[in-house]
Amino acid sequence: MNNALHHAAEQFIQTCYQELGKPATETQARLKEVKRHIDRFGYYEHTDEELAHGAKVAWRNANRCIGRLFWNRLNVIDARHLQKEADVFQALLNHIEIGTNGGEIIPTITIFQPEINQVAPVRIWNHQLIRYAGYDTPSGIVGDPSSLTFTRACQSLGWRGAGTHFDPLPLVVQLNGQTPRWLQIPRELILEVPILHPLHDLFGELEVKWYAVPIIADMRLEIGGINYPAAPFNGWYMGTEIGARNLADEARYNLLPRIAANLGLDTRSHASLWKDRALVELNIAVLHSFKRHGVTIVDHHTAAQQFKAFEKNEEKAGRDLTGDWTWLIPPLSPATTHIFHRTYENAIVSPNFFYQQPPYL
Ligand code: HEM
Ligand SMILES: N/C(=N/c1cccc(CO[C@@H]2CCNC2)c1)c1cccs1
Repeated sequence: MNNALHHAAEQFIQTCYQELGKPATETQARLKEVKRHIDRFGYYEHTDEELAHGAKVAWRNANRCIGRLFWNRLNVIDARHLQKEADVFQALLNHIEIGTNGGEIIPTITIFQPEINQVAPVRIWNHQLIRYAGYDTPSGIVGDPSSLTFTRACQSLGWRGAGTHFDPLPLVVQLNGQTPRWLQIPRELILEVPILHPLHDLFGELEVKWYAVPIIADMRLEIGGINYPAAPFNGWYMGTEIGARNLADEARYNLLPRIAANLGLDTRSHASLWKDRALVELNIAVLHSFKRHGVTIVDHHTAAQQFKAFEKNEEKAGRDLTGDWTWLIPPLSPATTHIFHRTYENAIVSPNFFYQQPPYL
């Protein structure tokens, strides 16, 4: 165990200090200190600088992320010293406020204390800090079907939702494997965007909206062999995530048939491409609505161009680019982007973000 940690730590410190332009004497001194600490305690602590750079590099190494051009501008909040539930909740509310920034979204990560000897001191049960509940009712599913299991977990902890299609779920935090606690996010902290098409009525009497800021809360951040099981991070949305998946998938909000009907499309034959027409109009509505409400969003063409710039920067920096083509191509018109027409090596490089077992399953 310690040998693997020694090696991972050494790799990280070498790369980190070289990228930060530190003199070899400082790197050697730090390596010695880290080795000694691991030998004595079985782990080591990152400096503020190592933590911040490590988090940025984890983003840079996220193979499935099309938004990596801005990796070096990540806002890193160090919350490793927080021990009490109330402080952890406060830090999460603080993250929502800082990341939202009134709509001018600031990519931010809040890093809570690391796992020590396989014990996770802080676990966040949410997939995203802000997400809508899903309910199984006699007349079908209400809300987001993706949230069914987590919503049930929240209800078993005593939470009750209003029962609408768009009920923000509570924050659920678990300290040192104890009973998890939940907290409803104050409504004024949740920025939402009503989705409307600039020209057509797509939804009839159904009022459709989506939350402004995606904040992934259930991935593990690994830096130099140290694991951070609670490190929520946000960026801004790419429009297709909302328009081509969250509101479009049959297993999500499944709005394409309703849109096609409202547009008077012929849904009797696939060949009318009614699904494709409904999809394009829905994605136009998403981009238009976010822009109209001054909330940062990127269309998939611009995002692909930004990713191309990222590819060039990595080439210039002499780093091998890694990526997961299957996720990098957008779900709408993928072949209209350069990404579709080239390949990427899907090698896993550390620091990085990883899936972890949901604590409530
Ligand atoms: C700044 C704007 C950003 C945009 C537009 C963006 C866009 C995306 C998109 C579209 C995906 C695929 C998601 C899906 O298909 O469900 C993705 C994946 C991912 N992004 Fe980014 N991203 C951004 C910022 C960030 C930041 C700040 C981080 C972390 C610090 C990050 C880490 C990741 C990771 C780890 C994945 C893979 C998630 C998984 O495997 O489930 N991204 N990103
Ligand atoms: N735009 C984004 N999109 C995502 C980034 C990472 C993950 C996800 C959601 O992934 C889910 C799990 C598998 N597909 C949906 C969405 C960001 C979220 C946080 C920072 S940027």
